[in-house]
Amino acid sequence: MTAAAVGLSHSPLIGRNDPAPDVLAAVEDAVETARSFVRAFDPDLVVLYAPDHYNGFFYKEMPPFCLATEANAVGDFGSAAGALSVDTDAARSLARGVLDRGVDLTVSARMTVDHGFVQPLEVLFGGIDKVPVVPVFVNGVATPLGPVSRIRALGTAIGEAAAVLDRRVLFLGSGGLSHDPPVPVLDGAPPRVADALIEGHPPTPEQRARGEERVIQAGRDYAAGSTRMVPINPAWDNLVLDTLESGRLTDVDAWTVEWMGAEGGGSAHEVRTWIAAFASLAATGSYRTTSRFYAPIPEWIAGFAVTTAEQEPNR
Ligand SMILES: O=C(O)CCC(=O)/C=C/C=C(\O)C(=O)O
Ligand SMILES: [Fe+2]
Repeated sequence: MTAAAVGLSHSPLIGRNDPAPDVLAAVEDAVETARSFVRAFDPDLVVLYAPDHYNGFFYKEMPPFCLATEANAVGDFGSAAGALSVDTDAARSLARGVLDRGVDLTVSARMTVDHGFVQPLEVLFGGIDKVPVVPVFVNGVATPLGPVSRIRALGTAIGEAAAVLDRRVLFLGSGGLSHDPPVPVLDGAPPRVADALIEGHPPTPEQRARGEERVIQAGRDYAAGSTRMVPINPAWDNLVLDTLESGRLTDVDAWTVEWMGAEGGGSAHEVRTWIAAFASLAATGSYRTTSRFYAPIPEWIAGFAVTTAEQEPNR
């Protein structure tokens, strides 16, 4: 089995509230580097770790993580809607392998996913049906959140289970780094919002458009400096990237939910997807980072990063 990893931030504001052309060009360069890396690696299976933003998972049942044997995208923020090309046999095999290794995995036979899953597939592969994928939801938004050590355990178990497949597997993490976008919070929510977060009523097109406009306006306000959102934290973001690059993944076991939220904002927990992806790669042997890009981009409300990593040649 051959393995590689990519971490890629996502933002619903890409293309809607873009930064200055030089920043945009630097991001495009970094993304092109990641695309070339993926093309050269030529994966025949992508294990995609991504969060949800109350489009697929709700408080009626909110697992810490969940693997899909089938998945459909809702098409939020202009992202593609429809079926992802899930490799159901590989998904079932990984699910069995994870459960055999003592990690209590939830499995969905029809997962609903949003831009968190779709953006990286569109950016790196040009669509949601271009490559066999195993989608793995990692809760990075809905508190309470469990210990980060369990996300590392999940990533490790999936990596070990994938290692017995005769495949070229790309572990892909979607989200982060520090950012505090306006995602609804259950605690203190008015009854109508709380009910939507618990039950998951699909929004009408008008409701969805209003929610998306609220996020776009928040991006404009954030870039203009008029907001109470937690600032992007380049020092913390680089600590996260340094930790992943160094391979000292056990360090993350000491990262508390409170510390991550205080340093990186309410959606900083999306870095759990990166931790899972790198733990999976680490489970197949030692690795090295081949590219790393970082920029704080207030227009996208994102500490925005792209990283690629491959197995060491002499493992
Ligand atoms: O209706 C809403 O409020 C939707 C909010 C939402 O989906 C925001 C998403 C933000 C990100 O995905 C991000 O910055 O990571
Ligand atoms: Fe997100």
